[in-house]
Amino acid sequence: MNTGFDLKEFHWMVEMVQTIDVGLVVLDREYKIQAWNGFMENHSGKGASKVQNANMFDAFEELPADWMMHKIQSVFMLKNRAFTTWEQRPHIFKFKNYRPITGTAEFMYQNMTIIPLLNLNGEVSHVSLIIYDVTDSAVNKLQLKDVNDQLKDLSRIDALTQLFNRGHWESQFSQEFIRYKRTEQATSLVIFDIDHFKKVNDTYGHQAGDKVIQAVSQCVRDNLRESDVAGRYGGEEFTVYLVDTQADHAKVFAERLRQGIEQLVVHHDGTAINFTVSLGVAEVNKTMKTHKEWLEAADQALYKAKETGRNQVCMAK
Ligand SMILES: Nc1nc2c(ncn2[C@@H]2O[C@H](COP(=O)(O)OP(=O)(O)OP(=O)(O)O)[C@@H](O)[C@H]2O)c(=O)[nH]1
Repeated sequence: MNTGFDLKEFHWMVEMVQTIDVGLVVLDREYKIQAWNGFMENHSGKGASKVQNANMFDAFEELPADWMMHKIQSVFMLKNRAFTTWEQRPHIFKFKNYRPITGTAEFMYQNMTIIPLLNLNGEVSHVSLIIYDVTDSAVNKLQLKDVNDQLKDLSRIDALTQLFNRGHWESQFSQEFIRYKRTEQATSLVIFDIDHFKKVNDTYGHQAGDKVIQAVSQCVRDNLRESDVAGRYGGEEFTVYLVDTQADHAKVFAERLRQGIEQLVVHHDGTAINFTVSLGVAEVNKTMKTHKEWLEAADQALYKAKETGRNQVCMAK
């Protein structure tokens, strides 16, 4: 007889299940709790005797009941395990997070495995839920994503003006051109440049020049619609494309910008500085083969605006 040995082994098993650092729950077909280990007791604040035989969804109303029932039912039916990750549902049981390192997370992030438990007839009479605390790795992953998003923004945005930098703006612009080729929806490009900007730098200094560039950028932002995309194309050269906008409407936008900038005053070292811009406008058309040709058309219009007096808007031919 080795019953004593078996009993001892059984005792150890129960002890391990009770103290292991994952949550263990056994449910019957009616979602009634049949087993509830120490992890679940400690984190939920509800002892096994309190929840024994209670319907789990009644005892824990925060659970995503429909979603979980669907998962559990498929385990009963298919006799296969199911696995869910915190990326699908961050928190299954809403347990408070007490980990010192990831103290920023309010609730414990959890993965869950659902295991079919067979009775002696080979039928699934119960399922076991195993709840893993994955708060540390989830928080690390979320923080990494946050930093990556910030880096992505930094690589797209010009530091002085907070407009898109040339590289990012041009890649967006080339996509817009491709979209035009498919949809043939009118889109216009405005390209503009601060007049005699060298003189601003030479007279008032580089810092004053920077302030002028920032004031111009703010004026651009103030005049943009949601769908317009603006960039700093060069030192004191800016580009904006206006989606779903014909040339005559783009001209109105450009004229409004011209007047707005003409009225700006930048104060530097007790001096009031005024400035103007020249603008070129080109609507995309079917003869253009690449986005560069579109840029070229707007640039030629800008050149004309500069050549024929500055502080004006010229339209591409
Ligand atoms: N302060 C400042 N100046 C810049 C920056 N980027 C370019 N510049 C200056 O912008 C000036 C551009 O001068 P030009 O291209 O000769 O043109 P302009 O004086 O504006 O004359 P027009 O365009 O013909 O009206 C140069 O003096 C550059 O040094 C910048 O980020 N900050």
